[in-house]
Amino acid sequence: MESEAEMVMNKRSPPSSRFRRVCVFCGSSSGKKESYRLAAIQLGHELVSTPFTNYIINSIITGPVGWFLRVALFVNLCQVQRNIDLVYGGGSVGLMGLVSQAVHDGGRHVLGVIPRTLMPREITGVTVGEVRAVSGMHQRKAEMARQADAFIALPGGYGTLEELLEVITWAQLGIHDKPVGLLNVDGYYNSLLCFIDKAVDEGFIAPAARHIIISAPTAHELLSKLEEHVPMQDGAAPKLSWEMEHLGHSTTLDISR
Ligand SMILES: C/C(=C\CNc1ncnc2c1ncn2[C@@H]1O[C@H](COP(=O)(O)O)[C@@H](O)[C@H]1O)CO
Repeated sequence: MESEAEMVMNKRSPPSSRFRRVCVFCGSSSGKKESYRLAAIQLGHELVSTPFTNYIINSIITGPVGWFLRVALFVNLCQVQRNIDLVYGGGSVGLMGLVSQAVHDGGRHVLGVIPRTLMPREITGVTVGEVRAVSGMHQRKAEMARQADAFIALPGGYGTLEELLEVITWAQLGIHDKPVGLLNVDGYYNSLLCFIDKAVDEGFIAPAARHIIISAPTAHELLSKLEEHVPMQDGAAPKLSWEMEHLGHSTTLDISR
């Protein structure tokens, strides 16, 4: 993690958000809809720039700007930047490439955490920013989680679902209390959310644990919700250190910061 002094040397301002670094899980493919690609880019912009800059971008994309653009530009001058850094799975494939490029272009630090076996460029593409090589998939997830103050999942496939469900499970167990956001672009995750509601109804997920997932349809709304989120204080989940015996060697998973 960069110190305040290193940030100044690298000409990066300290964050004005409560989050210094956010972990993004997303597809190694781009999906079929343009809206998924746009959402990845908008999330990148939202992490680095002011909410009002993104209102402007949204206005240009979705319709007339007029007086609103001028007011927004004025208010923009009075706003502070979010200045959030990114940690993600590394590489330039699919939505992973779009979100990392947007954050990198916006001048924030990008940390890609890649298992050595995935490092050949033909597998992951070229990673922008800093690359951290780790020995396997479990170490990658633990390192991404340790480096982040919050998690966001964009649309994706098995890998994204696995990463998302793991940090939700870790939150349920009290391994961390970092907010978990779901960017539900075009209702992509509606059926997953319905399934989770069913699991609550059927008694497999506690109603309180349902609230671990914070979802919103746009990056702007999601970041605002995550910023306001207050972690559960019910004392039900103790702080745990996790022994992962199945890694081949015993590794303590401590993702608290
Ligand atoms: C096998 C494919 C691409 C491999 N390239 C990847 N490079 C880096 N990280 C990856 C890759 N594939 C999966 N990941 C991790 O899982 C998440 C995305 O998986 P999904 O199944 O595409 O949702 C991502 O967050 C990475 O951490 C061709 O698919």
